[in-house]
Amino acid sequence: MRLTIETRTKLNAWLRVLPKEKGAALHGLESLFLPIALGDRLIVDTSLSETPRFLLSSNRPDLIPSNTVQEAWNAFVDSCPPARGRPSFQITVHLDKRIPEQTGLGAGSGDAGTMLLLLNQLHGFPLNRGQLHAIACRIGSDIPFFVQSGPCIVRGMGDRVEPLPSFPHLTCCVALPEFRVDTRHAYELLDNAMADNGASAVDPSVSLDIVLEALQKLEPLSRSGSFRLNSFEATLGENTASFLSIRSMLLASGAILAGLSGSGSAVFGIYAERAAAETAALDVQQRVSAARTFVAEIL
Ligand SMILES: C[C@](O)(CO)[C@H](O)COP(=O)(O)OP(=O)(O)OC[C@H]1O[C@@H](n2ccc(N)nc2=O)[C@H](O)[C@@H]1O
Ligand SMILES: Nc1ncnc2c1ncn2[C@@H]1O[C@H](COP(=O)(O)OP(=O)(O)OP(=O)(O)O)[C@@H](O)[C@H]1O
Repeated sequence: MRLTIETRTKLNAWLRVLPKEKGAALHGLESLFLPIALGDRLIVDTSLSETPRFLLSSNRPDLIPSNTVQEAWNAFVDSCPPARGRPSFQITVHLDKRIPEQTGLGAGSGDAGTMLLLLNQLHGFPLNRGQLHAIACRIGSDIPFFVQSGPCIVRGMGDRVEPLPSFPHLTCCVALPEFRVDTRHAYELLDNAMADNGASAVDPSVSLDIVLEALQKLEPLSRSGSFRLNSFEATLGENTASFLSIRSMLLASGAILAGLSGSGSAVFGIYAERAAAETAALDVQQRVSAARTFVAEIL
């Protein structure tokens, strides 16, 4: 049996990074995560087999070592070893990468979340929601969100995921500037900024409640762009000008919100109408030839 599945990515429509607690490996965060219909593709062939087998290939063989899709399989068989009465499969997965990494869209995390959900479905749902959540937390901090559906507020180290009621229908324009961002380095820059200027120096300048209300009422937050939705926007350094210029184009096209996703480099605009998102994508593409743009529905 062959299945072709589109994975999802996410936007951090609002993101506050907290100072790292003493001895902690990761930073705590508070964020509004929105799933978007933009991602990679998993082409999955399954056949019944005496013993479980998993084989991964990709159009990006450089990403095969430590791949999140392989980690999803490893974690699944670890938590759910073969059992009498449950079918076992040989599963061959081709990961067709379409979304570049180091863009803050969490494509690698989305691939893993989709793989986990599919493995559970193929095996007759042996894991309940709580068990899937626990496995997702072990693989990576954005992955618990990807085993949920719809918008969520995510707290802690990605492990506290609170689903929200859906917003009215929304479409986004995602622009990928020429630069890419190494997530570890971006967190280090935030540490330095917090140490120099205080923990709140990099906080978003608007509250999460205001962002939620703007999306609910479809009312643009501001046309001027004098706001910060994401802590990482404060430490973009030499890439700040490129970010601000793309964001101002997205706002000028009528975005309800526009900002940086994750640690960057993706810049998003969120629109009530798909036509406005498409106009924004064209505008960015014409004016910033090095940028790539995508238009996608928010799920
Ligand atoms: C920026 C976000 O996309 C917001 O959703 C995520 O926090 C990124 O999380 P992620 O994809 O799990 O990040 P990874 O690429 O696995 O992490 C790279 C490095 O970033 C740092 N890191 C990551 C997540 C976190 N909550 N605190 C951190 O300090 C750690 O040094 C980690 O080794
Ligand atoms: N399936 C995968 N797809 C992409 N990258 C993967 C995958 N598995 C592991 N990786 C590793 O994870 C890193 C982060 O990839 P991802 O696509 O999630 O980027 P990102 O959106 O910038 O993530 P983040 O949200 O961490 O900033 C890559 O640099 C790569 O080394």
